[in-house]
Amino acid sequence: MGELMTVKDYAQQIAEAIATVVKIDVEIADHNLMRIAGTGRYHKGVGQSMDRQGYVYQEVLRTGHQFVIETPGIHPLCAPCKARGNCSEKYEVVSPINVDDKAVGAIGLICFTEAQAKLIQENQHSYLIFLTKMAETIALKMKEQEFLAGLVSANHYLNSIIDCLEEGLITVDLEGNVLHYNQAAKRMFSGNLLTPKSQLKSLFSAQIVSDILGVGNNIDEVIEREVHIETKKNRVQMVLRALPIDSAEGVKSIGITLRPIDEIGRIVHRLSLQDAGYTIDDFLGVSDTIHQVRERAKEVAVSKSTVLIRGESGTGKEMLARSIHNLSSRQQGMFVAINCTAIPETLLESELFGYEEGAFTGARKGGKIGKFELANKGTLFLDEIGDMPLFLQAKILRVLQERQIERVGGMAPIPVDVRVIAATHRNLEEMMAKGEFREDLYYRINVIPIDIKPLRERKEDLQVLCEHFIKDYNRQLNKDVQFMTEGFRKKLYDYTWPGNVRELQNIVEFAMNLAKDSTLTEDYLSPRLKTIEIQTNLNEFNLEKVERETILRCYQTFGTGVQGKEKAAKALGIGIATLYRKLARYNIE
Ligand SMILES: Nc1ncnc2c1ncn2[C@@H]1O[C@H](COP(=O)(O)OP(=O)(O)OP(=O)(O)O)[C@@H](O)[C@H]1O
Repeated sequence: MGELMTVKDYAQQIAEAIATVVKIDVEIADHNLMRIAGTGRYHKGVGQSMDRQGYVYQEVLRTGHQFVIETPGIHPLCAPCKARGNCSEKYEVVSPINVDDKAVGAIGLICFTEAQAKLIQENQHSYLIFLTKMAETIALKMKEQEFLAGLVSANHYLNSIIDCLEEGLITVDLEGNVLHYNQAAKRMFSGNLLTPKSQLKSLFSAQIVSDILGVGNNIDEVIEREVHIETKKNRVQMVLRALPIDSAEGVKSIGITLRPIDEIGRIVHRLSLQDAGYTIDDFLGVSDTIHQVRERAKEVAVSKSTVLIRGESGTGKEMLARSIHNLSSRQQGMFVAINCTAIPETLLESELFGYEEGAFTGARKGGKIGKFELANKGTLFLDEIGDMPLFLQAKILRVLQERQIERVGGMAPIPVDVRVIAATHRNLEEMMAKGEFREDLYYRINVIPIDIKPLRERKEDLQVLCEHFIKDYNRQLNKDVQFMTEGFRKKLYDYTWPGNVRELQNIVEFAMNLAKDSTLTEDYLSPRLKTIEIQTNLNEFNLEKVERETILRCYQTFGTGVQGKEKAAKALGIGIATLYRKLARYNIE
Protein backbone atom coordinates (compact mmCIF):
# COMPACT_ATOMS: atom_id res chain seq x y z
CA MET A 1 0.00 0.00 0.00
CA GLY A 2 1.26 3.48 -0.86
CA GLU A 3 2.00 6.02 1.85
CA LEU A 4 -0.12 9.16 2.12
CA MET A 5 2.89 10.74 3.77
CA THR A 6 4.53 11.02 0.34
CA VAL A 7 1.98 13.71 -0.62
CA LYS A 8 1.79 15.50 2.76
CA ASP A 9 2.68 18.91 1.30
CA TYR A 10 -0.01 18.59 -1.30
CA ALA A 11 -2.48 17.43 1.36
CA GLN A 12 -1.65 20.48 3.47
CA GLN A 13 -2.29 22.77 0.48
CA ILE A 14 -5.69 21.12 -0.11
CA ALA A 15 -6.55 21.40 3.60
CA GLU A 16 -5.69 25.11 3.62
CA ALA A 17 -7.62 25.77 0.41
CA ILE A 18 -10.74 24.10 1.84
CA ALA A 19 -10.43 25.87 5.17
CA THR A 20 -10.05 29.23 3.43
CA VAL A 21 -13.19 28.71 1.35
CA VAL A 22 -15.53 27.01 3.83
CA LYS A 23 -14.04 28.59 6.96
CA ILE A 24 -14.04 25.29 8.80
CA ASP A 25 -10.89 23.49 10.02
CA VAL A 26 -9.62 20.50 8.15
CA GLU A 27 -7.62 17.54 9.46
CA ILE A 28 -6.04 14.75 7.38
CA ALA A 29 -4.63 11.52 8.79
CA ASP A 30 -2.89 8.57 7.16
CA HIS A 31 -3.73 4.89 7.68
CA ASN A 32 -1.59 4.83 10.85
CA LEU A 33 -3.60 7.71 12.31
CA MET A 34 -0.67 10.05 11.88
CA ARG A 35 -1.81 13.62 11.30
CA ILE A 36 -0.24 14.60 8.00
CA ALA A 37 -2.05 17.89 7.44
CA GLY A 38 -4.20 20.25 9.49
CA THR A 39 -5.44 23.81 9.67
CA GLY A 40 -6.27 26.14 12.56
CA ARG A 41 -5.73 24.52 15.92
CA TYR A 42 -4.68 21.25 14.24
CA HIS A 43 -1.86 22.82 12.32
CA LYS A 44 0.71 22.55 15.06
CA GLY A 45 -0.25 18.93 15.63
CA VAL A 46 0.85 17.90 12.12
CA GLY A 47 3.25 14.99 12.39
CA GLN A 48 1.71 13.80 15.66
CA SER A 49 -0.31 10.69 16.27
CA MET A 50 -4.09 10.93 16.60
CA ASP A 51 -4.58 7.50 18.13
CA ARG A 52 -5.85 8.91 21.44
CA GLN A 53 -8.51 11.15 19.98
CA GLY A 54 -9.20 10.22 16.37
CA TYR A 55 -11.88 7.61 17.06
CA VAL A 56 -14.09 8.77 14.20
CA TYR A 57 -11.08 8.60 11.83
CA GLN A 58 -10.39 5.05 13.10
CA GLU A 59 -13.93 4.08 12.20
CA VAL A 60 -13.67 5.58 8.70
CA LEU A 61 -10.34 3.85 8.08
CA ARG A 62 -11.78 0.55 9.29
CA THR A 63 -14.98 0.67 7.22
CA GLY A 64 -13.79 2.72 4.23
CA HIS A 65 -17.02 4.77 4.42
CA GLN A 66 -17.87 8.36 5.22
CA PHE A 67 -18.97 9.16 8.74
CA VAL A 68 -20.85 12.14 10.14
CA ILE A 69 -20.80 12.68 13.86
CA GLU A 70 -23.31 15.17 15.15
CA THR A 71 -22.56 14.77 18.84
CA PRO A 72 -18.81 14.56 19.36
CA GLY A 73 -17.84 13.67 22.94
CA ILE A 74 -21.17 11.96 23.59
CA HIS A 75 -21.39 9.54 20.68
CA PRO A 76 -20.62 5.90 21.62
CA LEU A 77 -17.56 6.01 19.32
CA CYS A 78 -16.08 8.65 21.63
CA ALA A 79 -16.37 6.37 24.68
CA PRO A 80 -12.60 5.73 25.04
CA CYS A 81 -11.67 9.43 24.47
CA LYS A 82 -10.28 11.32 27.43
CA ALA A 83 -12.20 14.44 26.27
CA ARG A 84 -15.48 12.50 26.48
CA GLY A 85 -18.27 14.72 27.71
CA ASN A 86 -15.99 17.71 27.42
CA CYS A 87 -15.25 17.82 23.69
CA SER A 88 -14.71 21.20 22.06
CA GLU A 89 -15.76 19.86 18.64
CA LYS A 90 -19.39 20.45 17.65
CA TYR A 91 -19.77 18.57 14.43
CA GLU A 92 -17.51 16.40 12.27
CA VAL A 93 -17.67 15.01 8.72
CA VAL A 94 -14.95 12.53 7.74
CA SER A 95 -14.34 10.94 4.34
CA PRO A 96 -11.94 8.09 3.56
CA ILE A 97 -9.10 8.67 1.06
CA ASN A 98 -9.33 5.51 -1.01
CA VAL A 99 -6.65 4.20 -3.35
CA ASP A 100 -7.42 0.97 -5.21
CA ASP A 101 -10.41 0.39 -2.90
CA LYS A 102 -8.27 0.65 0.23
CA ALA A 103 -8.46 3.48 2.77
CA VAL A 104 -4.98 4.98 2.91
CA GLY A 105 -6.13 7.91 5.05
CA ALA A 106 -9.06 10.13 5.97
CA ILE A 107 -9.98 13.79 5.61
CA GLY A 108 -12.39 15.58 7.90
CA LEU A 109 -14.13 18.93 8.40
CA ILE A 110 -14.24 19.79 12.09
CA CYS A 111 -16.67 22.41 13.40
CA PHE A 112 -15.93 24.22 16.65
CA THR A 113 -18.91 26.61 16.64
CA GLU A 114 -22.64 26.06 16.45
CA ALA A 115 -22.78 28.32 13.37
CA GLN A 116 -20.29 26.10 11.52
CA ALA A 117 -22.19 22.98 12.60
CA LYS A 118 -25.44 24.46 11.39
CA LEU A 119 -23.96 25.36 8.03
CA ILE A 120 -22.84 21.83 7.39
CA GLN A 121 -25.97 20.26 8.77
CA GLU A 122 -28.14 22.30 6.42
CA ASN A 123 -25.99 21.51 3.35
CA GLN A 124 -24.76 18.12 4.46
CA HIS A 125 -25.19 16.39 1.10
CA SER A 126 -23.16 19.03 -0.79
CA TYR A 127 -20.43 19.03 1.85
CA LEU A 128 -20.17 15.24 1.72
CA ILE A 129 -19.78 15.30 -2.06
CA PHE A 130 -17.24 18.10 -1.82
CA LEU A 131 -15.21 16.21 0.79
CA THR A 132 -15.33 13.05 -1.31
CA LYS A 133 -13.99 14.98 -4.31
CA MET A 134 -11.19 16.46 -2.24
CA ALA A 135 -10.29 12.99 -0.95
CA GLU A 136 -10.21 11.74 -4.54
CA THR A 137 -7.88 14.60 -5.55
CA ILE A 138 -5.44 13.62 -2.81
CA ALA A 139 -5.72 9.93 -3.78
CA LEU A 140 -5.02 10.83 -7.40
CA LYS A 141 -1.96 12.81 -6.41
CA MET A 142 -0.75 9.82 -4.47
CA LYS A 143 -1.22 7.52 -7.47
CA GLU A 144 0.63 9.98 -9.66
CA GLN A 145 3.45 10.16 -7.13
CA GLU A 146 3.62 6.37 -7.02
CA PHE A 147 3.72 6.21 -10.79
CA LEU A 148 6.50 8.79 -10.96
CA ALA A 149 8.48 6.99 -8.25
CA GLY A 150 8.05 3.78 -10.30
CA LEU A 151 9.35 5.56 -13.39
CA VAL A 152 12.32 7.01 -11.51
CA SER A 153 13.14 3.61 -10.06
CA ALA A 154 12.78 1.87 -13.47
CA ASN A 155 14.95 4.54 -15.02
CA HIS A 156 17.52 4.11 -12.28
CA TYR A 157 17.43 0.34 -12.76
CA LEU A 158 17.89 0.64 -16.54
CA ASN A 159 20.77 3.05 -16.02
CA SER A 160 22.41 0.66 -13.59
CA ILE A 161 22.05 -2.11 -16.17
CA ILE A 162 23.59 -0.13 -19.01
CA ASP A 163 26.32 1.07 -16.67
CA CYS A 164 27.17 -2.56 -15.95
CA LEU A 165 27.96 -3.12 -19.63
CA GLU A 166 31.61 -3.17 -20.60
CA GLU A 167 30.53 -2.00 -24.02
CA GLY A 168 30.30 1.76 -24.48
CA LEU A 169 26.74 2.83 -25.31
CA ILE A 170 25.70 6.23 -26.65
CA THR A 171 22.33 7.36 -27.99
CA VAL A 172 21.95 10.37 -30.24
CA ASP A 173 19.05 12.12 -31.93
CA LEU A 174 18.77 12.23 -35.71
CA GLU A 175 20.81 15.46 -35.78
CA GLY A 176 23.70 13.85 -33.95
CA ASN A 177 23.16 15.42 -30.52
CA VAL A 178 24.10 13.11 -27.67
CA LEU A 179 21.06 12.07 -25.64
CA HIS A 180 22.47 9.52 -23.27
CA TYR A 181 25.57 7.43 -22.60
CA ASN A 182 26.75 4.85 -20.12
CA GLN A 183 29.79 4.91 -17.83
CA ALA A 184 31.84 2.68 -20.15
CA ALA A 185 31.40 5.19 -22.99
CA LYS A 186 32.31 8.04 -20.64
CA ARG A 187 35.54 6.25 -19.69
CA MET A 188 36.45 5.64 -23.34
CA PHE A 189 36.76 9.28 -24.28
CA SER A 190 39.44 11.52 -22.94
CA GLY A 191 38.74 14.70 -20.97
CA ASN A 192 35.24 16.05 -21.16
CA LEU A 193 34.72 15.03 -24.74
CA LEU A 194 31.55 13.09 -23.96
CA THR A 195 29.00 15.16 -22.01
CA PRO A 196 25.21 15.45 -22.15
CA LYS A 197 25.71 18.38 -24.55
CA SER A 198 28.23 16.70 -26.88
CA GLN A 199 27.69 16.29 -30.56
CA LEU A 200 28.73 13.31 -32.63
CA LYS A 201 31.00 15.46 -34.78
CA SER A 202 33.23 16.19 -31.78
CA LEU A 203 33.62 12.44 -31.16
CA PHE A 204 34.10 10.93 -34.63
CA SER A 205 35.26 11.84 -38.13
CA ALA A 206 32.84 13.45 -40.57
CA GLN A 207 32.60 10.21 -42.57
CA ILE A 208 31.75 8.11 -39.52
CA VAL A 209 29.18 10.70 -38.34
CA SER A 210 27.53 10.63 -41.75
CA ASP A 211 27.48 6.81 -41.72
CA ILE A 212 25.95 6.77 -38.23
CA LEU A 213 23.26 9.32 -39.05
CA GLY A 214 22.50 7.37 -42.21
CA VAL A 215 21.01 4.51 -40.19
CA GLY A 216 18.28 6.87 -38.97
CA ASN A 217 16.67 6.60 -42.42
CA ASN A 218 16.14 2.89 -42.40
CA ILE A 219 14.83 0.79 -39.55
CA ASP A 220 16.66 -2.30 -40.82
CA GLU A 221 20.04 -0.68 -41.24
CA VAL A 222 22.92 -1.55 -38.95
CA ILE A 223 26.45 -0.39 -39.63
CA GLU A 224 29.75 -1.60 -38.26
CA ARG A 225 32.92 0.48 -38.53
CA GLU A 226 36.39 0.49 -37.11
CA VAL A 227 37.23 3.75 -35.35
CA HIS A 228 40.13 5.15 -33.39
CA ILE A 229 39.37 6.84 -30.12
CA GLU A 230 41.70 8.97 -28.04
CA THR A 231 41.14 7.52 -24.60
CA LYS A 232 42.58 9.00 -21.41
CA LYS A 233 45.62 6.75 -21.81
CA ASN A 234 46.19 6.18 -25.51
CA ARG A 235 44.66 5.77 -28.92
CA VAL A 236 42.45 2.71 -29.01
CA GLN A 237 40.94 0.99 -31.95
CA MET A 238 37.29 0.13 -31.50
CA VAL A 239 34.48 -1.53 -33.37
CA LEU A 240 31.54 0.83 -33.62
CA ARG A 241 28.01 -0.38 -34.31
CA ALA A 242 25.14 1.95 -34.98
CA LEU A 243 21.51 0.99 -35.25
CA PRO A 244 18.19 2.85 -35.35
CA ILE A 245 16.08 2.82 -32.18
CA ASP A 246 12.47 2.09 -33.00
CA SER A 247 9.90 3.90 -30.87
CA ALA A 248 6.14 4.41 -30.96
CA GLU A 249 6.72 7.51 -33.12
CA GLY A 250 9.13 5.75 -35.48
CA VAL A 251 12.91 6.17 -35.52
CA LYS A 252 13.79 9.24 -33.47
CA SER A 253 17.20 8.22 -32.16
CA ILE A 254 20.20 6.04 -32.93
CA GLY A 255 22.05 3.68 -30.63
CA ILE A 256 25.84 3.42 -30.90
CA THR A 257 27.95 0.74 -29.24
CA LEU A 258 31.73 0.75 -28.93
CA ARG A 259 34.04 -2.11 -28.10
CA PRO A 260 37.84 -2.30 -28.17
CA ILE A 261 38.97 -4.54 -31.01
CA ASP A 262 41.42 -6.56 -28.96
CA GLU A 263 38.61 -7.40 -26.56
CA ILE A 264 36.56 -8.81 -29.44
CA GLY A 265 39.61 -10.78 -30.48
CA ARG A 266 39.97 -12.19 -27.00
CA ILE A 267 36.33 -13.28 -26.95
CA VAL A 268 36.65 -14.92 -30.35
CA HIS A 269 39.81 -16.58 -29.17
CA ARG A 270 38.22 -17.86 -26.00
CA LEU A 271 35.27 -19.28 -27.93
CA SER A 272 37.33 -20.52 -30.83
CA LEU A 273 37.69 -24.25 -31.13
CA GLN A 274 40.74 -23.64 -33.24
CA ASP A 275 42.81 -23.08 -30.15
CA ALA A 276 43.08 -26.58 -28.89
CA GLY A 277 44.05 -25.17 -25.51
CA TYR A 278 47.34 -27.08 -25.65
CA THR A 279 49.34 -27.23 -22.48
CA ILE A 280 53.03 -27.97 -22.50
CA ASP A 281 52.29 -31.46 -21.16
CA ASP A 282 50.48 -32.23 -24.42
CA PHE A 283 53.81 -31.82 -26.19
CA LEU A 284 54.69 -35.49 -25.98
CA GLY A 285 57.99 -37.27 -26.11
CA VAL A 286 60.36 -39.16 -23.81
CA SER A 287 63.59 -38.21 -25.57
CA ASP A 288 66.06 -35.92 -23.82
CA THR A 289 65.57 -33.32 -26.52
CA ILE A 290 61.79 -33.13 -25.98
CA HIS A 291 62.32 -33.00 -22.20
CA GLN A 292 64.61 -30.02 -22.75
CA VAL A 293 62.15 -28.36 -25.12
CA ARG A 294 59.39 -28.65 -22.51
CA GLU A 295 61.63 -27.21 -19.78
CA ARG A 296 62.72 -24.37 -22.04
CA ALA A 297 59.13 -23.59 -22.95
CA LYS A 298 58.19 -23.31 -19.27
CA GLU A 299 61.10 -20.94 -18.66
CA VAL A 300 60.39 -18.69 -21.62
CA ALA A 301 56.63 -18.52 -21.05
CA VAL A 302 57.08 -15.98 -18.26
CA SER A 303 59.25 -13.69 -20.37
CA LYS A 304 58.17 -11.20 -23.00
CA SER A 305 61.14 -11.84 -25.28
CA THR A 306 60.85 -13.13 -28.80
CA VAL A 307 61.24 -16.88 -29.23
CA LEU A 308 62.60 -18.56 -32.34
CA ILE A 309 61.52 -22.15 -32.80
CA ARG A 310 63.45 -24.16 -35.33
CA GLY A 311 62.49 -27.49 -36.72
CA GLU A 312 61.45 -29.27 -39.88
CA SER A 313 57.88 -29.22 -41.06
CA GLY A 314 55.58 -31.26 -38.82
CA THR A 315 57.85 -31.29 -35.77
CA GLY A 316 55.27 -29.40 -33.71
CA LYS A 317 56.53 -25.81 -33.92
CA GLU A 318 53.08 -24.28 -33.92
CA MET A 319 51.88 -26.63 -31.20
CA LEU A 320 54.83 -25.58 -29.06
CA ALA A 321 54.17 -21.90 -29.72
CA ARG A 322 50.54 -22.35 -28.64
CA SER A 323 51.65 -24.14 -25.48
CA ILE A 324 54.02 -21.28 -24.63
CA HIS A 325 51.21 -18.79 -25.18
CA ASN A 326 48.83 -20.80 -23.00
CA LEU A 327 51.45 -21.00 -20.28
CA SER A 328 52.14 -17.28 -20.33
CA SER A 329 50.32 -14.39 -18.71
CA ARG A 330 49.07 -13.55 -22.22
CA GLN A 331 46.78 -16.56 -22.34
CA GLN A 332 43.66 -14.34 -22.13
CA GLY A 333 44.81 -12.59 -25.29
CA MET A 334 44.68 -14.08 -28.76
CA PHE A 335 47.13 -16.50 -30.30
CA VAL A 336 47.33 -15.45 -33.93
CA ALA A 337 49.25 -17.58 -36.41
CA ILE A 338 50.35 -16.46 -39.85
CA ASN A 339 52.28 -18.53 -42.33
CA CYS A 340 54.59 -16.25 -44.27
CA THR A 341 54.95 -18.76 -47.10
CA ALA A 342 51.30 -19.50 -47.62
CA ILE A 343 50.36 -15.86 -48.27
CA PRO A 344 51.43 -14.14 -51.48
CA GLU A 345 54.08 -11.48 -50.89
CA THR A 346 51.80 -8.70 -52.09
CA LEU A 347 49.15 -9.52 -49.49
CA LEU A 348 51.45 -10.34 -46.63
CA GLU A 349 52.03 -6.72 -45.64
CA SER A 350 48.34 -5.88 -45.28
CA GLU A 351 47.69 -9.22 -43.57
CA LEU A 352 50.31 -8.36 -40.95
CA PHE A 353 49.68 -4.66 -40.50
CA GLY A 354 46.14 -4.14 -41.78
CA TYR A 355 45.12 -1.24 -43.96
CA GLU A 356 42.99 1.88 -43.85
CA GLU A 357 39.96 2.43 -46.02
CA GLY A 358 41.01 3.62 -49.49
CA ALA A 359 44.65 2.54 -48.97
CA PHE A 360 44.67 0.88 -52.38
CA THR A 361 42.29 -0.16 -55.14
CA GLY A 362 40.05 -2.90 -53.83
CA ALA A 363 40.66 -2.01 -50.17
CA ARG A 364 37.66 -2.93 -48.05
CA LYS A 365 35.36 -0.19 -46.77
CA GLY A 366 36.26 0.64 -43.20
CA GLY A 367 39.77 -0.83 -43.66
CA LYS A 368 41.02 -4.09 -42.22
CA ILE A 369 42.71 -5.03 -39.01
CA GLY A 370 46.07 -6.76 -39.29
CA LYS A 371 47.40 -9.76 -37.39
CA PHE A 372 49.62 -7.59 -35.19
CA GLU A 373 46.66 -5.62 -33.91
CA LEU A 374 44.58 -8.76 -33.57
CA ALA A 375 47.26 -10.28 -31.38
CA ASN A 376 47.40 -7.21 -29.13
CA LYS A 377 47.99 -8.39 -25.54
CA GLY A 378 48.48 -11.88 -26.96
CA THR A 379 50.98 -13.76 -29.11
CA LEU A 380 51.72 -13.56 -32.82
CA PHE A 381 53.16 -16.73 -34.34
CA LEU A 382 55.17 -15.90 -37.46
CA ASP A 383 55.56 -19.27 -39.12
CA GLU A 384 58.26 -19.66 -41.77
CA ILE A 385 59.80 -16.30 -41.00
CA GLY A 386 62.71 -17.29 -43.25
CA ASP A 387 60.38 -16.85 -46.21
CA MET A 388 59.49 -13.29 -45.31
CA PRO A 389 60.51 -10.76 -48.01
CA LEU A 390 63.30 -8.36 -47.02
CA PHE A 391 61.16 -5.20 -47.02
CA LEU A 392 58.75 -6.79 -44.55
CA GLN A 393 61.63 -8.03 -42.42
CA ALA A 394 62.54 -4.36 -41.92
CA LYS A 395 58.98 -3.51 -40.94
CA ILE A 396 58.79 -6.40 -38.48
CA LEU A 397 62.04 -5.26 -36.90
CA ARG A 398 60.61 -1.79 -36.43
CA VAL A 399 57.52 -3.18 -34.70
CA LEU A 400 59.64 -5.25 -32.37
CA GLN A 401 61.72 -2.20 -31.48
CA GLU A 402 59.07 0.47 -31.30
CA ARG A 403 56.11 -1.64 -30.21
CA GLN A 404 53.78 0.16 -32.59
CA ILE A 405 52.53 -0.49 -36.07
CA GLU A 406 51.37 1.60 -38.96
CA ARG A 407 48.60 0.34 -41.16
CA VAL A 408 49.04 0.40 -44.91
CA GLY A 409 47.75 3.84 -45.91
CA GLY A 410 47.53 4.83 -42.25
CA MET A 411 48.74 8.14 -40.87
CA ALA A 412 49.18 7.54 -37.16
CA PRO A 413 51.05 4.72 -35.43
CA ILE A 414 49.00 2.30 -33.33
CA PRO A 415 50.59 0.96 -30.14
CA VAL A 416 50.64 -2.83 -29.88
CA ASP A 417 51.65 -5.11 -27.07
CA VAL A 418 52.46 -8.36 -28.82
CA ARG A 419 54.82 -11.19 -28.08
CA VAL A 420 56.26 -12.64 -31.24
CA ILE A 421 57.13 -16.30 -31.56
CA ALA A 422 58.81 -16.98 -34.87
CA ALA A 423 59.46 -20.33 -36.47
CA THR A 424 61.48 -21.59 -39.37
CA HIS A 425 62.87 -24.74 -40.90
CA ARG A 426 65.46 -22.77 -42.85
CA ASN A 427 69.08 -22.09 -42.08
CA LEU A 428 68.84 -18.40 -41.21
CA GLU A 429 72.61 -18.09 -40.73
CA GLU A 430 73.19 -19.24 -44.31
CA MET A 431 70.45 -16.90 -45.52
CA MET A 432 72.07 -14.02 -43.64
CA ALA A 433 75.40 -14.77 -45.28
CA LYS A 434 73.67 -14.61 -48.68
CA GLY A 435 71.92 -11.36 -47.74
CA GLU A 436 68.48 -13.02 -47.80
CA PHE A 437 67.76 -12.48 -44.14
CA ARG A 438 68.45 -9.28 -42.19
CA GLU A 439 71.12 -9.66 -39.58
CA ASP A 440 69.49 -7.15 -37.19
CA LEU A 441 66.18 -9.03 -37.34
CA TYR A 442 67.98 -12.33 -36.83
CA TYR A 443 69.49 -11.11 -33.55
CA ARG A 444 66.21 -9.56 -32.51
CA ILE A 445 64.15 -12.73 -32.95
CA ASN A 446 66.79 -15.17 -31.87
CA VAL A 447 66.70 -13.98 -28.24
CA ILE A 448 65.43 -17.35 -27.05
CA PRO A 449 66.07 -20.16 -29.55
CA ILE A 450 64.37 -23.53 -29.22
CA ASP A 451 65.29 -26.38 -31.56
CA ILE A 452 62.97 -29.30 -32.14
CA LYS A 453 64.85 -32.20 -33.63
CA PRO A 454 63.33 -34.17 -36.51
CA LEU A 455 61.54 -37.34 -35.53
CA ARG A 456 64.13 -39.58 -37.22
CA GLU A 457 66.68 -38.33 -34.66
CA ARG A 458 64.51 -39.16 -31.67
CA LYS A 459 62.81 -42.41 -32.52
CA GLU A 460 62.34 -43.19 -28.83
CA ASP A 461 59.38 -40.75 -29.03
CA LEU A 462 57.57 -42.90 -31.60
CA GLN A 463 55.95 -45.19 -29.05
CA VAL A 464 54.38 -42.50 -26.87
CA LEU A 465 53.27 -40.44 -29.89
CA CYS A 466 51.76 -43.51 -31.54
CA GLU A 467 49.86 -44.44 -28.41
CA HIS A 468 48.58 -40.91 -28.13
CA PHE A 469 47.31 -40.83 -31.73
CA ILE A 470 45.76 -44.31 -31.38
CA LYS A 471 43.86 -43.11 -28.32
CA ASP A 472 42.76 -40.02 -30.19
CA TYR A 473 41.49 -41.94 -33.23
CA ASN A 474 39.87 -44.59 -31.05
CA ARG A 475 37.70 -41.78 -29.76
CA GLN A 476 37.19 -40.10 -33.11
CA LEU A 477 36.50 -43.26 -35.11
CA ASN A 478 34.79 -45.13 -32.29
CA LYS A 479 37.32 -47.98 -32.37
CA ASP A 480 39.06 -49.99 -29.71
CA VAL A 481 42.62 -50.49 -30.90
CA GLN A 482 44.95 -51.48 -28.07
CA PHE A 483 48.01 -53.08 -29.67
CA MET A 484 50.61 -52.80 -32.44
CA THR A 485 52.32 -55.86 -33.86
CA GLU A 486 56.11 -56.03 -33.79
CA GLY A 487 56.12 -55.78 -37.59
CA PHE A 488 54.07 -52.57 -37.49
CA ARG A 489 56.35 -51.12 -34.85
CA LYS A 490 59.49 -52.08 -36.79
CA LYS A 491 58.24 -50.45 -40.00
CA LEU A 492 57.62 -47.22 -38.15
CA TYR A 493 61.01 -47.46 -36.54
CA ASP A 494 62.86 -48.07 -39.82
CA TYR A 495 61.15 -45.21 -41.59
CA THR A 496 62.89 -41.82 -41.97
CA TRP A 497 59.85 -39.60 -41.27
CA PRO A 498 60.40 -36.67 -43.63
CA GLY A 499 57.01 -35.31 -42.58
CA ASN A 500 57.83 -35.80 -38.89
CA VAL A 501 55.05 -36.02 -36.27
CA ARG A 502 52.39 -34.79 -38.68
CA GLU A 503 53.21 -37.65 -41.01
CA LEU A 504 53.16 -40.13 -38.13
CA GLN A 505 49.73 -38.85 -37.19
CA ASN A 506 48.52 -39.41 -40.76
CA ILE A 507 49.98 -42.90 -40.91
CA VAL A 508 48.23 -43.83 -37.66
CA GLU A 509 44.98 -42.29 -38.89
CA PHE A 510 45.22 -44.33 -42.10
CA ALA A 511 45.90 -47.56 -40.20
CA MET A 512 43.15 -46.89 -37.69
CA ASN A 513 40.64 -46.46 -40.46
CA LEU A 514 41.51 -49.91 -41.83
CA ALA A 515 41.83 -51.66 -38.46
CA LYS A 516 39.23 -54.36 -37.97
CA ASP A 517 40.08 -55.42 -34.43
CA SER A 518 42.16 -54.29 -31.49
CA THR A 519 45.58 -54.63 -33.21
CA LEU A 520 47.39 -52.53 -35.82
CA THR A 521 49.40 -54.67 -38.24
CA GLU A 522 51.74 -53.92 -41.17
CA ASP A 523 48.82 -54.59 -43.52
CA TYR A 524 47.24 -51.36 -42.42
CA LEU A 525 50.27 -49.26 -43.18
CA SER A 526 49.77 -46.67 -45.86
CA PRO A 527 51.10 -47.75 -49.29
CA ARG A 528 52.78 -44.37 -49.34
CA LEU A 529 55.04 -45.49 -46.52
CA LYS A 530 56.20 -48.39 -48.65
CA THR A 531 56.42 -46.32 -51.83
CA ILE A 532 58.59 -43.76 -50.15
CA GLU A 533 60.80 -46.59 -48.95
CA ILE A 534 61.33 -47.69 -52.51
CA GLN A 535 61.83 -44.12 -53.57
CA THR A 536 64.67 -43.67 -51.10
CA ASN A 537 66.56 -46.27 -53.09
CA LEU A 538 66.25 -44.36 -56.32
CA ASN A 539 68.82 -41.88 -57.47
CA GLU A 540 68.12 -38.17 -56.83
CA PHE A 541 66.79 -37.41 -60.28
CA ASN A 542 64.21 -40.19 -60.07
CA LEU A 543 63.29 -39.31 -56.50
CA GLU A 544 62.52 -35.74 -57.45
CA LYS A 545 60.62 -36.92 -60.48
CA VAL A 546 58.50 -39.26 -58.40
CA GLU A 547 57.93 -36.54 -55.81
CA ARG A 548 56.90 -34.02 -58.46
CA GLU A 549 54.52 -36.50 -60.05
CA THR A 550 53.03 -37.48 -56.72
CA ILE A 551 52.45 -33.87 -55.75
CA LEU A 552 51.01 -33.05 -59.16
CA ARG A 553 48.61 -36.00 -59.00
CA CYS A 554 47.50 -35.07 -55.53
CA TYR A 555 47.16 -31.45 -56.48
CA GLN A 556 45.01 -32.33 -59.48
CA THR A 557 42.85 -34.63 -57.38
CA PHE A 558 42.05 -32.11 -54.65
CA GLY A 559 41.96 -28.93 -56.68
CA THR A 560 44.12 -25.84 -56.69
CA GLY A 561 42.16 -23.72 -54.19
CA VAL A 562 43.27 -23.11 -50.61
CA GLN A 563 41.15 -26.00 -49.34
CA GLY A 564 42.43 -28.26 -52.08
CA LYS A 565 46.00 -27.43 -51.08
CA GLU A 566 45.23 -28.15 -47.44
CA LYS A 567 43.78 -31.54 -48.38
CA ALA A 568 46.72 -32.30 -50.67
CA ALA A 569 49.21 -31.41 -47.93
CA LYS A 570 47.35 -33.67 -45.52
CA ALA A 571 47.25 -36.57 -47.96
CA LEU A 572 50.98 -36.18 -48.66
CA GLY A 573 51.76 -35.97 -44.97
CA ILE A 574 53.50 -32.62 -45.25
CA GLY A 575 52.72 -29.17 -43.86
CA ILE A 576 50.97 -26.61 -46.00
CA ALA A 577 54.10 -24.46 -45.98
CA THR A 578 56.17 -27.38 -47.26
CA LEU A 579 53.63 -27.98 -50.00
CA TYR A 580 53.87 -24.34 -51.10
CA ARG A 581 57.64 -24.64 -51.18
CA LYS A 582 57.53 -27.79 -53.22
CA LEU A 583 54.97 -26.36 -55.63
CA ALA A 584 57.29 -23.41 -56.20
CA ARG A 585 60.33 -25.67 -56.51
CA TYR A 586 58.71 -27.97 -59.06
CA ASN A 587 57.13 -25.03 -60.81
CA ILE A 588 53.62 -26.38 -60.40
CA GLU A 589 51.10 -23.60 -60.94
N1 LIG B 1 55.46 -33.53 -29.48
C1 LIG B 1 54.22 -33.65 -29.96
N2 LIG B 1 53.26 -34.21 -29.23
C2 LIG B 1 52.01 -34.34 -29.71
N3 LIG B 1 51.62 -33.95 -30.93
C3 LIG B 1 52.55 -33.38 -31.71
C4 LIG B 1 53.88 -33.17 -31.27
N4 LIG B 1 54.57 -32.60 -32.26
C5 LIG B 1 53.71 -32.40 -33.27
N5 LIG B 1 52.49 -32.86 -32.96
C6 LIG B 1 51.31 -32.85 -33.82
O1 LIG B 1 51.77 -32.84 -35.17
C7 LIG B 1 50.99 -32.00 -35.99
C8 LIG B 1 51.88 -30.97 -36.65
O2 LIG B 1 52.33 -30.03 -35.68
P1 LIG B 1 52.57 -28.51 -36.01
O3 LIG B 1 51.56 -28.01 -36.98
O4 LIG B 1 52.69 -27.81 -34.72
O5 LIG B 1 53.97 -28.60 -36.75
P2 LIG B 1 54.83 -27.46 -37.43
O6 LIG B 1 56.23 -27.75 -37.09
O7 LIG B 1 54.30 -26.12 -37.04
O8 LIG B 1 54.57 -27.74 -38.95
P3 LIG B 1 54.75 -26.74 -40.23
O9 LIG B 1 56.14 -26.19 -40.14
O10 LIG B 1 54.57 -27.66 -41.39
O11 LIG B 1 53.68 -25.72 -40.11
C9 LIG B 1 49.95 -31.39 -35.09
O12 LIG B 1 48.76 -32.13 -35.23
C10 LIG B 1 50.49 -31.56 -33.70
O13 LIG B 1 49.47 -31.69 -32.79
